[in-house]
Amino acid sequence: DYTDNTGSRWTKRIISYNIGRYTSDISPATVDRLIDSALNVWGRVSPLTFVRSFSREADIMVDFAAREHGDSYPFDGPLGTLAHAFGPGEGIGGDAHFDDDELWTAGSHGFNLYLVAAHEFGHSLGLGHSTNPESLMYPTYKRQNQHNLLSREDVVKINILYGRGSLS
Ligand SMILES: CC(C)C[C@H](CC(=O)NO)C(=O)N[C@H]1Cc2cn(c3ccccc23)CCCCCCNC1=O
Ligand SMILES: [Zn+2]
Repeated sequence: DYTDNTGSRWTKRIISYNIGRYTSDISPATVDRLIDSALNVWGRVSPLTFVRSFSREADIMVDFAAREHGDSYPFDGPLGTLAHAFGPGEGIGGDAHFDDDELWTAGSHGFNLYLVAAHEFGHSLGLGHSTNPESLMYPTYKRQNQHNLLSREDVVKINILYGRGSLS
């Protein structure tokens, strides 16, 4: 789920991100790598570039948290909702939260952080959910190959918001 700041988009091409609280399931270095890779799923098909910032004022704040965690959308414990993100905007806009009551993984045991983060960052950039099960923005988790996550629909939608990238 996500708050649908309908029609919102970033009005800049360089988007900053920061990682606040980590999960204990995966090493911080691996979390950093997976988050960077998940952002670049979108960076490759748009003019956007993502830069790591160590400020709390970064556009996209990434946090792992459980249950009540300071926004109006408390997580629900193991399973259920895995993560949520907010559409572009100041403050909590763009932020992505991952439920730390889930088992997060870089592989296939548990929920794959790269796949979930790529979905959440779609919201952080202004995309809503898709009814097409092939789309990365489909609202239920599906283990899929880590190459070529984006459906044609996902690429069209991000290009409507930001124009095309070197690979789209
Ligand atoms: C797309 C994903 C990365 C993020 C979405 C949330 C989202 O859209 N974030 O932006 C998510 O977590 N979807 C649930 C949807 C869901 C599936 N079930 C549920 C049972 C209860 C509550 C929710 C669910 C059935 C049981 C499986 C539960 C574990 C997997 N959960 C899901 O797939
Ligand atoms: Zn979603």
